[in-house]
Amino acid sequence: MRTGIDGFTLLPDHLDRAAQAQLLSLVDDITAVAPFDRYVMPGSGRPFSIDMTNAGPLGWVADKSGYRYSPTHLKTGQPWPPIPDPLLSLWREVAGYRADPECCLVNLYRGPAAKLGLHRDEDEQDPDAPILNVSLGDTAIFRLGGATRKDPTRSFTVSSGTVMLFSGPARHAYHGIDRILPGSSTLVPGGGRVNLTLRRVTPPVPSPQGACAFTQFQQAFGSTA
Ligand SMILES: O=C(O)CCC(=O)C(=O)O
Ligand SMILES: [Fe+2]
Repeated sequence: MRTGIDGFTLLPDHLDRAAQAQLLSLVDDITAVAPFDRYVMPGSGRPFSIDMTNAGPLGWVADKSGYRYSPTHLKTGQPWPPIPDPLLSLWREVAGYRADPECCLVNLYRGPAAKLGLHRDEDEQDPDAPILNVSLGDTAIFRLGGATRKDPTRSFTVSSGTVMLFSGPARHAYHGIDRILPGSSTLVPGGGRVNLTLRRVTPPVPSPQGACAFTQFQQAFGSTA
């Protein structure tokens, strides 16, 4: 699909119904350990209109003091559960990046007021890693813009099983969810949309090849610097 921004890949129906149901049941496993939370926005303290939780070594959190990554759930204080294997496999298949994601943010959109305002994902220290986005359940109206808030945006629907990859310039583009279309899918019991967003947070350590080259350099030149 043409969106006016490079690095964006839209894969509608990438996951069949069985794969969608499997991911949803893995989300249940995640929320059994790390229950959904309703974060508030830094500064204003206004609550988001969606519920969030995480899997992985680092989870994205928000409270009055700011947006950040945390190794533990804000309410339980416990580490997040690991990112399920099928999601790591999907990342390895689609993302084409040299390191695995460290965060799987789980967003639950339920009801007519659920939305996510136009924003950029900018709390990650690794600006090069792509972002992988999975849609489950009700169809959403996704809005994608450009590098600045003033750039033109366009909206399109993302239905259950859609996978999106944001790399290159699209990785840093403004985006958001205008609304969901309640009742458009039967996947999520009680209705709603579950979004999984896979992100690398920290820059990966040098590849074994790079480390090896450095070791060879040290051996050749006797440097310990
Ligand atoms: O729900 C979506 O598809 C987008 C989620 C998102 O942009 C985010 O969590 O940063
Ligand atoms: Fe985002």
